[in-house]
Amino acid sequence: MSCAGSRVRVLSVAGTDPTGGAGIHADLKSFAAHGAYGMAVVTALVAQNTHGVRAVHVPDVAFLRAQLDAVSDDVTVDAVKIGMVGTRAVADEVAAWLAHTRPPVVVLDPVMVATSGDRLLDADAQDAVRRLVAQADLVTPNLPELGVLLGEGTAATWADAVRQARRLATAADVTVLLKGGHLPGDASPDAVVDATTVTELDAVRVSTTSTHGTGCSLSAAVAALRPRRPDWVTAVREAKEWLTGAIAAGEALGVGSGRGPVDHLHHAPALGARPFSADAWDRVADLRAACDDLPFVRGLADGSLPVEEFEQYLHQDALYLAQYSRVLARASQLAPDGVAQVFFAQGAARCLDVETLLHAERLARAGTRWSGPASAATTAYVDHVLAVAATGSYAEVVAAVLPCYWLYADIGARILVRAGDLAGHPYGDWVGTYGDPAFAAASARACDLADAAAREVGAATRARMLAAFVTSCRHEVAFFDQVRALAPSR
Ligand SMILES: Nc1ncnc2c1ncn2[C@@H]1O[C@H](COP(=O)(O)OP(=O)(O)O)[C@@H](O)[C@H]1O
Ligand SMILES: Cc1ncc(COP(=O)(O)OP(=O)(O)O)c(N)n1
Repeated sequence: MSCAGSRVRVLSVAGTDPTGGAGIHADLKSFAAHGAYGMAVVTALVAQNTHGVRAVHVPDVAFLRAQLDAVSDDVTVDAVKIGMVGTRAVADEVAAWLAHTRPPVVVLDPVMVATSGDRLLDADAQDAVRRLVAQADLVTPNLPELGVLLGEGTAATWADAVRQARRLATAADVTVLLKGGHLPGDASPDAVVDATTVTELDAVRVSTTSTHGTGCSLSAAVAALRPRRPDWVTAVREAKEWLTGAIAAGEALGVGSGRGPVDHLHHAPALGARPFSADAWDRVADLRAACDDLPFVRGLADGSLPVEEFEQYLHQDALYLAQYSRVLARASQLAPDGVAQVFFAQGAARCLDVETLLHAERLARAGTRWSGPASAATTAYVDHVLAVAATGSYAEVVAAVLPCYWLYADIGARILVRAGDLAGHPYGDWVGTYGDPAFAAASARACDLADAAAREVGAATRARMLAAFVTSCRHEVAFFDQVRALAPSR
């Protein structure tokens, strides 16, 4: 099989799902996820969502044929995937078009009943679908559909289902992709079955409600891959591995309150996804607002903060930075490239010299009063970042250290504006350091590195990055707010 264009051109002939989880919508996403050029001819308009089917409208078959011919009169179709046909008339019209224009790869998903239990095929159309099976190269029934195609009951065991698949493959001279999604148990096995061979593909059953449109998505992925793969087993294996990841990532999409769709683009999180930093910043909007209202922050800005409170804060901050520096060093150690490695190594050194100098100078002026241990708030923050450094991936460590750049740069810039002229300001040195454009640039660079790290990881790690970031932000606010409690001598 060959492909003359830069991408295989794959056609979906199927029904619609306005919520995008099944039918042509799922098919087009599956095609794109496998680098194919997708096309679609609509067989039926289906008013459905993640809870079920509300109504089905099947347009006149003459119009169906007009759509099919409009495609095949103009475009070379490298593969076609046929899904919901709905009625006998539609099935027969698709069969007539196939007899006239036979693409080199024909995959038939014999859609009959949605997992919600709603019928998607008229009862009198089953014979017409059986005739379509004979025209397909690959047919992809689930367990109940396989039984109907053979005129038998649904197989009770996987072994029975494999035997049924073999009977269908032999009788219709077709390869069968038998899908085990409806089986009970911890596995969701599939098998590629022809008249002589059975190749079983094991897959762990993902515990999720996001299985709407799995059959559509799988058959479309196989159709997109087959023109570029040597045999069905190779194409199915690859598609199945992709689908299992898509099912696992589905719930994170947050689409619908019933059985949600899979994430077809889970393997390409950068595609159209918001940068991590944008999500993270939105997530802590309340904490950022809370920071501005803290008496410590307001006192810093207008200079009214008692000096003892500021010195107590500096003392705790120096204790914190000594440990935070180690976490930056860990980010440097885990960094994927030299640029990130240098950035975090320099950040670690900067904590120990420039900022510690700023603190030491101040505290030296205040004598030895501030030599106590780390407070509860400081210890909690340090414990959090050290724990992420000890157990987390590079991406998680970068997310955990980011607030110490970003929140400081953000607050620093606003305090600078509120403070106005720093000459004579009691905390001008501190405000100047964190409101400095150079610090803002370092903070922006740390954001870029977090975004780059997030692009390389899956949904689960991205969720852990977000959790690490939010927790660090909470500790930042608690850190600022501890000062009043720490200065009882006032
Ligand atoms: N919870 C699950 N975890 C992993 N794979 C699943 C799960 N549910 C279904 N699958 C897989 O999704 C595909 C479609 O399965 P199935 O539900 O049997 O078909 P249909 O969607 O046509 O009813 C198969 O590859 C099946 O193994
Ligand atoms: C328009 C349309 N076609 C097919 C289905 C059935 O999809 P499937 O992949 O079998 O998964 P479920 O939706 O049944 O979980 C559909 N719902 N709509």
